[in-house]
Amino acid sequence: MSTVSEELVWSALGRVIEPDFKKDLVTLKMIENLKIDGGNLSFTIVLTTPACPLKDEMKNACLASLASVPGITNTEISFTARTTGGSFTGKTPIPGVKNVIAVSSGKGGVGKSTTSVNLAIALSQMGAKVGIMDADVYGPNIPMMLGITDTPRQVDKKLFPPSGHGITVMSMAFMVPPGTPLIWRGPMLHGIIQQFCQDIAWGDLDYLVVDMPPGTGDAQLSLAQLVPLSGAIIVTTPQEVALSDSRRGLAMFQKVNVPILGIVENMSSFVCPHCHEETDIFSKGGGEKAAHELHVPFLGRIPIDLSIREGGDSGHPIAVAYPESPLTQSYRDIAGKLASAISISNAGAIPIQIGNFGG
Ligand SMILES: Nc1ncnc2c1ncn2[C@@H]1O[C@H](COP(=O)(O)OP(=O)(O)OP(=O)(O)O)[C@@H](O)[C@H]1O
Repeated sequence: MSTVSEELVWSALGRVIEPDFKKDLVTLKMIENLKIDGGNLSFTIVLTTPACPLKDEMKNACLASLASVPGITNTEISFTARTTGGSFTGKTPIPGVKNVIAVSSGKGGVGKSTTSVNLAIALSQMGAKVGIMDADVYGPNIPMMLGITDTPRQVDKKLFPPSGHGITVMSMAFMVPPGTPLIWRGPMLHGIIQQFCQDIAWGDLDYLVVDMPPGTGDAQLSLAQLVPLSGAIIVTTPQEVALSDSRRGLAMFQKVNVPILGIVENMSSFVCPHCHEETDIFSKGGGEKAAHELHVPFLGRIPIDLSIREGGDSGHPIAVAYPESPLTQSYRDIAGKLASAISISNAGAIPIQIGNFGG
């Protein structure tokens, strides 16, 4: 016979507030499989993303609230996730793909591909199923960064993309022989991106990261219109020009009604491996300043580090090569914030703010 009151357990859990959605776990229907056996209590918390960074916080809040219920001697809390999907208003969704995230930058060489790859790996390390669509027509280097030497296999009319380090990848690089200059005319690019969206057997993915071509011109705009995006992040370096680049990036996504999930500042500072002195080569704080001025979330900063560059060149990104390093932890922190921003955006609970500014 139960000695613990189920009613009191539910009411204790009903006082635990989910930090992102600002509602309690019971109202949000996040508690399942609640079992009471004598003094033993067990239940599952259903998350909106396997990459939720708030697991420990929620678990501790539940335990603290349940402390008021008499008779509980042991509490077992497990987690599961049912990733919510984007709404893709007015666009055909990509079969099997729940969320499509554009990674974009106002200009080239700021580390957009490096960020895409390491965030994809971080999301996958946190339990999500992830793919990358390498839509960077000017420099499609995601297969190289992930050490992928295979090419897609065709079965009937579908192309099955290869994967590297657990990430499924379809790339512009597979469409032309290596070394061929990529000259894409509008209709050709349009056709290939449509194929990337509809004829590729992506499988079931929680997140498909799209590495966009750098810049905010017509090609980028039509890509942003063509791919059914649930949100976009902007990668920038921290110097003053970053602000105007980010502003253009935001204006572009605003035009096509894609929510901005946040800004990542890459190449923030350099810590000398010999004397450990920190130098702000490209200044510091530009990304955060841009996020603040444009009223979008600041997702985090990644310093300049030799192991990040080496990881990209060798096909073993830092998140794979050094999973326990503080740099990988920084990518995981950003990935967690990104996953939360997507869940919030999907729920429409707190609309992601897009500032009102010119292009
Ligand atoms: N935080 C970092 N620390 C050290 N090197 C970095 C960092 N981020 C990127 N790099 C290096 O900078 C170079 C450019 O990075 P990457 O190719 O990711 O930029 P991109 O913005 O995608 O460029 P493109 O405009 O060609 O698409 C690469 O050699 C990469 O290894």
